[in-house]
Amino acid sequence: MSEVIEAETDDFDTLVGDAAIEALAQDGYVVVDAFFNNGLVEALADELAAMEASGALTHAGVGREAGRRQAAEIRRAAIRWFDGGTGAERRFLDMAERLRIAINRRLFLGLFDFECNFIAYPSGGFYGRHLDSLTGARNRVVSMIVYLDAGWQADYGGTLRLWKSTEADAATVEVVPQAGRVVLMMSEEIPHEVLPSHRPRHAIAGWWRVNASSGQRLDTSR
Ligand SMILES: O=C(O)CCC(=O)C(=O)O
Ligand SMILES: [Fe+2]
Repeated sequence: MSEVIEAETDDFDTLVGDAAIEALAQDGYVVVDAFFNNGLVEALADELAAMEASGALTHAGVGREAGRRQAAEIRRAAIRWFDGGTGAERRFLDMAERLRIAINRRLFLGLFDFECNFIAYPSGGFYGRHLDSLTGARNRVVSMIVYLDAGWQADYGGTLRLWKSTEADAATVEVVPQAGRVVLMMSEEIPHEVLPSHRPRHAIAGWWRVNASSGQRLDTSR
């Protein structure tokens, strides 16, 4: 993987933030290291570890509402939605809000809100190829994944593989899920999968959405 952008600050008004958003617009995805400072990444990792220990995670389903199922053949992971109940979560949500404004300012996407969850994959966990934007609603527009495992090695598995487009012959990119690494991608354009992980693997995945509510249909979160 060659095109990792290095950042040293969590200030999105820097050139790094601009370069990342530019690359997102150009390529449909971008990988950025150290977008968030280490202290925040560690605090979020500790919170997720505590949730796992106390049984606060639930089995992840796939899809939403009527179509929702716990498809063990597609995804093996447990999640918890953010509720903004801790300082670290609020700080992360605050950063996501600043990023939303920065993306809208440059790309005019009309991103409206943000939802995100902690994800814990067990050893043997995976997530098959998918697009994040859910069928039937143009709601998720930009996806963000943040990795939480310090010292992750490529041979632990759990690689994120993404396809550069939805074309059948699209090239792939493989991302090692190292702590602090951030992937931004266009939710409707970049199929991706998590290859089987040989160790417990931890991440946050979030989505900026447009408000797809219209007429009688209320667009509720998840
Ligand atoms: O854990 C990852 O690397 C990807 C997670 C993902 O694709 C998702 O939650 O939609
Ligand atoms: Fe995804």
